[in-house]
Amino acid sequence: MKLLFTNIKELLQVREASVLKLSGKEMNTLPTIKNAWLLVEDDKISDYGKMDDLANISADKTIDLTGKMVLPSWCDSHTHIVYAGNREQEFGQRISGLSYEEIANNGGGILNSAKTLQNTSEEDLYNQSAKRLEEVIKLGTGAVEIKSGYGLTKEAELKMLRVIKKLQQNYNLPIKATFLGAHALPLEYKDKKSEYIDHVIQEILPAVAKENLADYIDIFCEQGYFTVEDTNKLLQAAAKYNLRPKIHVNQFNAIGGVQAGVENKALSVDHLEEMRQEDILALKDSETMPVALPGCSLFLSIPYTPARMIIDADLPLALATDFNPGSAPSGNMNLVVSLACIKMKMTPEEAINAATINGAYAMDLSEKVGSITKGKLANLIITKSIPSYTYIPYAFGSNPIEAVYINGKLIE
Ligand SMILES: N=CN[C@@H](CCC(=O)O)C(=O)O
Ligand SMILES: [Zn+2]
Repeated sequence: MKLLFTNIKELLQVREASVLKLSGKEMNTLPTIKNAWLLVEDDKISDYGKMDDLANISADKTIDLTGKMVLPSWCDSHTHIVYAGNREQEFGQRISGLSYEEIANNGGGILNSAKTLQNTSEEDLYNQSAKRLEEVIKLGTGAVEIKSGYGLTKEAELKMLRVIKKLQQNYNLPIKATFLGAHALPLEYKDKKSEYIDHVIQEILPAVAKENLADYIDIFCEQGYFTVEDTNKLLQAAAKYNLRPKIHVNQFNAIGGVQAGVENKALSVDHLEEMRQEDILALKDSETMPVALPGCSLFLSIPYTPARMIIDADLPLALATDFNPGSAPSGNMNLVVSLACIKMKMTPEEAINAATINGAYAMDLSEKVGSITKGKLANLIITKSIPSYTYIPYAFGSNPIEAVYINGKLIE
């Protein structure tokens, strides 16, 4: 099947030679072709160019995109899409003045979601999660990472990871799975944290590996959750199963999680709302992608990740949604790109690069998605008629998307 898009107002993120990631000043360049065509063959991008140079191509279908733009789908490298129920009650409590920490200490937070999930059947959990996945695909997400971490028992963690596996089987976008058994300390382990870490390492991790349910390992390295020592212990154990770290660090406090991530060869360190100079130094010359989650900052009214400090230090930066019931109940990458510009002072070029190719890197998918490159998956966003690509972050809250293609197929 050959699908030809013609008269594209601007084809964005065109990279003849694919890059793995972009850092520092490189992030401020977004290569584009104005008045372009794009050829998709089956599930892949096969060619593109300027309309003036369009030779006679015999396509099965030609679609005129006058006034509209095309870009690679968003790559959302940090989500918790698989969860049960919601936490609107806590939302109300926060509006009336309680903090995230106070709510968690009163039995809310992650433990609240874990209780709900433990009492939800695998089928029901799948149906709730599939609905959210379909929603974000329509919002332009074409590759996504999903974490466990609302199970916190062997049975419930495996249930979550099996649901992710079923999503991988039933939806044909790239989905990466992350095991986050060390997300919070279950009540049964109160005052017995090291026993819980040992349980995760000795009981749950081998079962996850045996069923081949995860690509990555995660831990919430934060005051009141898990220490740097716990983090090192878990990441070293997971390395024996070839699970590379993608970890939650520096959300509320900088306690050395970035350094632990880099030392354990993390693919990404995520959140980073609190950054010190030594965290920046630790990331220099590493293979670890810093990931910002501005939807969480918006929702919890906490600081935004200091993007300028990170990019101006010549580091890369990726953007993701953190879609979860407690701190970021939205999987809308368009909003994330807007927030990055409005609140983190990223340029539209930096934000689009961070939400495409750098997001792909944070899932080990740079060779498959994240740019308009021959041979990559035809996971594409077709915009509505818009005046410029800056309009995407500028018109925050508006949906800039007219159509979405996954593997060269229109999502209806
Ligand atoms: N910070 C840790 N985990 C999630 C929030 C979990 C929750 O509140 O349910 C996050 O990334 O923000
Ligand atoms: Zn998260």
